[in-house]
Amino acid sequence: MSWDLSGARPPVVVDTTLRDGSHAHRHQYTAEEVRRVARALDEAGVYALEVSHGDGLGGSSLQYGFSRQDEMELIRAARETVKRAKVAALLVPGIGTRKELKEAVEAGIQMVRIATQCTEADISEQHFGMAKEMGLLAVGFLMMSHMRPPEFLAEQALLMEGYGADVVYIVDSAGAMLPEDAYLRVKALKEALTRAQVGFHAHNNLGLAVANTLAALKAGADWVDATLRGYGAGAGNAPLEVLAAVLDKAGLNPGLDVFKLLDAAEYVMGPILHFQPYPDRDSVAIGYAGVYSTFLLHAKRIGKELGVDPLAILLELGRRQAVAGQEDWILRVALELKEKEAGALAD
Ligand SMILES: C[C@H](O)CC(=O)C(=O)O
Ligand SMILES: [Mn+2]
Repeated sequence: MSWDLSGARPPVVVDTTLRDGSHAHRHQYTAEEVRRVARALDEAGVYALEVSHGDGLGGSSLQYGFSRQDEMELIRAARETVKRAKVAALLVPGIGTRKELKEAVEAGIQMVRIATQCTEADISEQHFGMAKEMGLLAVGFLMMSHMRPPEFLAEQALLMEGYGADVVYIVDSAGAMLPEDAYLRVKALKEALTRAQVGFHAHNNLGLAVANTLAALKAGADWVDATLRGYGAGAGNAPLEVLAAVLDKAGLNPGLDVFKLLDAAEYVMGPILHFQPYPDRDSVAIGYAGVYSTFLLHAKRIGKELGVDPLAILLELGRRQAVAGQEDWILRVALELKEKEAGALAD
């Protein structure tokens, strides 16, 4: 793969600071924070911003973490604030249901992103049907896409296209891809899909989120995701303000105001952040072992409570090929590692 971007086009940019960033924020966003971020993103020219619990509509729970404020109030706050940008929500079948989707439409969403494991697109048929019935722009998210080869993902994307998806994303949930991996996966979807466009969602666990996004664009990606300050699960996502500057330099700026985004990252997002995600020891382990980025804070917390190294927990989850929705494994693995260590000490 060469880095020649001459075939790439300016992408549609979706900001997910208020959804993927909700993982980093431990789902504690307030409507006031949503208004501040939404205003800044809208003024800087993003096409859409995604607002919901990090695990999507209906995610507020013991398993995934309780939201501080009802996500419908957050969606409403975003919709009331924006003048141009569309408001989106994420829905994971099995977590979110028709009820939450209907409420989210009433609260103001115009687009829904339906996320399944990259092996399970077939569970999304009804959800795409509902989304189209409700007049939404419908986007498919193939999570943990590093786990399967390009041709397999293309088959899954074709299913989503058949169900009505307007766009299908390759989602590097584990931030485990190298640029070549992102390139080949996006290219396979571009070649296979006849109607739907193709998107790419990066995580920065190996420090490659912007590079992988560029590789996706080179392969023809039409849509890309980013967040202010990269605020998101694991080491975060592609930082929007950095991506905007890079796209601008590459002649691929879809109309983002780079300096407004730099100000938004510094002065709006800076004071809101609980911490600045970066590829720290545990996040790199996530990318290296191919683990779902959202497990990071759960593993850190459980590791601290039980006195088990989070890195060991994450590596073991990678060995077991755990995927989204298996958050209960984190505790189980930590307890097993603790037991094993106690056994080894007793011997
Ligand atoms: C529900 C997930 O957090 C979706 C996502 O952003 C990813 O898999 O990455
Ligand atoms: Mn993500």
